[in-house]
Amino acid sequence: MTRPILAVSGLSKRFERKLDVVERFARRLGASVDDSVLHAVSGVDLAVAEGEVVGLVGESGCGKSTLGRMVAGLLTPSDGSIQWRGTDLRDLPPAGRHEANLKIQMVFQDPMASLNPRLRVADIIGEAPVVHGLVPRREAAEAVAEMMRTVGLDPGYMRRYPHQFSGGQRQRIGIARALAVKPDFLVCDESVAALDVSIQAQIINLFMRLREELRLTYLFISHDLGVVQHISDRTAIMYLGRIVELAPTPELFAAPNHPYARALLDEAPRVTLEKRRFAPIRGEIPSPLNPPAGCPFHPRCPHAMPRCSQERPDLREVAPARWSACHLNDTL
Ligand SMILES: Nc1ncnc2c1ncn2[C@@H]1O[C@H](COP(=O)(O)OP(=O)(O)OP(=O)(O)O)[C@@H](O)[C@H]1O
Repeated sequence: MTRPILAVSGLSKRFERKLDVVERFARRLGASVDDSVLHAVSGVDLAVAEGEVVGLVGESGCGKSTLGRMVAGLLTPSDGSIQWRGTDLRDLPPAGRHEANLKIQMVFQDPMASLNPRLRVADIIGEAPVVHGLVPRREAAEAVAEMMRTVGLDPGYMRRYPHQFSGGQRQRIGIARALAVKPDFLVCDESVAALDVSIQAQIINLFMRLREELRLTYLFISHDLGVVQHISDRTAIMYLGRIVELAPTPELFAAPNHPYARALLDEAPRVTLEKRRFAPIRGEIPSPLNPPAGCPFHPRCPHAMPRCSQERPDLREVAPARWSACHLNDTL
């Protein structure tokens, strides 16, 4: 890969969990209460090339959104670094960090929840570029009109409010808002999940057109394996806060290496092709408050060996461009 546009290294996020009254009392009496630190993301390494689409999949709660929010500058990492175009964000002065953060924008799942219902579309799209000095206020209306055209909305509707649009149009407004500050990188967090299948296809096509026209790079978070398979150059599979497999999408879907990836993809054909969401895999996902020692997947893994419960496998290159975190690769 040429120098990546974005590279995260050892990225981790821990949330302090406040114990409730009963738990505090129980702990005072000597009862064991789950640790109060939640390990949402642990030691993630990921480099994304300019113009690439990396899909990020995994069961609910595995840390996808938390990783995406750290990348987009909405959450501060507990550990690890984020490099933007080769520079560690921590080494930049505040103005430089701010500029880099503007280059990475997020598109959320639920446009109704993420758009302020009291603002007109012109203000929703036009506010940030004016506030950040990218567009003079007197040119804001023309900039908004151009953004609306870019995402397939009629600029004649810029005085309307979000509730006056359909779900798909609202998502286009959300995309226009993200694009208004001229980003290079979009983190899409379940950005088509709330839409009907036919509208999903339109929005996915829009993302792909924008990728070409604006030379955008994407981290595309989704539950939907079909969507990820369709649009991603590479796919990363996350489990309990860690990336367990990362590979070119066609190769990963044809022959997953990690037992968790295999379990996810084996289940996929059983659900409807329209919504290829995950069916449950044998066993419970362990709590991120108390992640298992060794490989995080070993309690559910059909191939677990004694070593798997003791030693955490690193994510390593098991074939050209194919990365997997599984001790089984040492036994082949
Ligand atoms: N602000 C927060 N405070 C405490 N815990 C949090 C916070 N945000 C997320 N978590 C916890 O971190 C873990 C990872 O959550 P995250 O939302 O990143 O997962 P996800 O894979 O995106 O799940 P989903 O697909 O359901 O959105 C979960 O256990 C979640 O409850």
